[in-house]
Amino acid sequence: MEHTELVKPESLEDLIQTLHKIFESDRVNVEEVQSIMESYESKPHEWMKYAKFDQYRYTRNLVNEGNGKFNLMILCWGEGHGSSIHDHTDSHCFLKLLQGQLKETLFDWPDRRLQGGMTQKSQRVLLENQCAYINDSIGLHRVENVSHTETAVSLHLYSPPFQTCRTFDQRTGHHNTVRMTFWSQFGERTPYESTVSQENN
Ligand SMILES: N[C@@H](CS(=O)O)C(=O)O
Ligand SMILES: [Fe+2]
Repeated sequence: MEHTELVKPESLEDLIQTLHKIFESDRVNVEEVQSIMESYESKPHEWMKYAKFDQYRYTRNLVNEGNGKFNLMILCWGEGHGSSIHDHTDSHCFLKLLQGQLKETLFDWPDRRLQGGMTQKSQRVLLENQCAYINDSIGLHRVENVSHTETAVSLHLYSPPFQTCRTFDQRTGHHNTVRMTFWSQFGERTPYESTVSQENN
């Protein structure tokens, strides 16, 4: 497998360039992407223009479309904001903390035959600059900013890009397919009509 030389990105721009190079190859090396994302040291002035918050839910802000190979986005979590339990539509999901902390709770896929609630598998707190990874074979997760006083900002890479995911009811294990939308794209607020059905948060 081809390997891009691993050098610490000096800026978010630099990280984006390196990611473009890595994803030119048809096979994704998960460890390589994870470690390059982790080695970027978050500097707020580099990502500030993408960090747009909503009072009620976490927001998804598109940063880069990765030549069609990946979507890179910044998620902004107000105090107490969290996601539903959800899958990642057969994509790779990398999640790096740019600011604050997030709690990630992992779940197994519900067993259709058992018609019961979903029990959590594990839980961890992600700290600033850490990069986590999940895909559908690892399981499902819920992500929350449990702080009542601090916001959180995270950088997500999804490959291949996807527009819908499945959300799960913890009590019954039943799922719904929901569209995922962007609160802003390339630093500009998305026009109102295209954001009405944001339902994962
Ligand atoms: N996968 C979620 C965010 S997460 O942190 O679980 C999303 O893209 O909206
Ligand atoms: Fe997720």
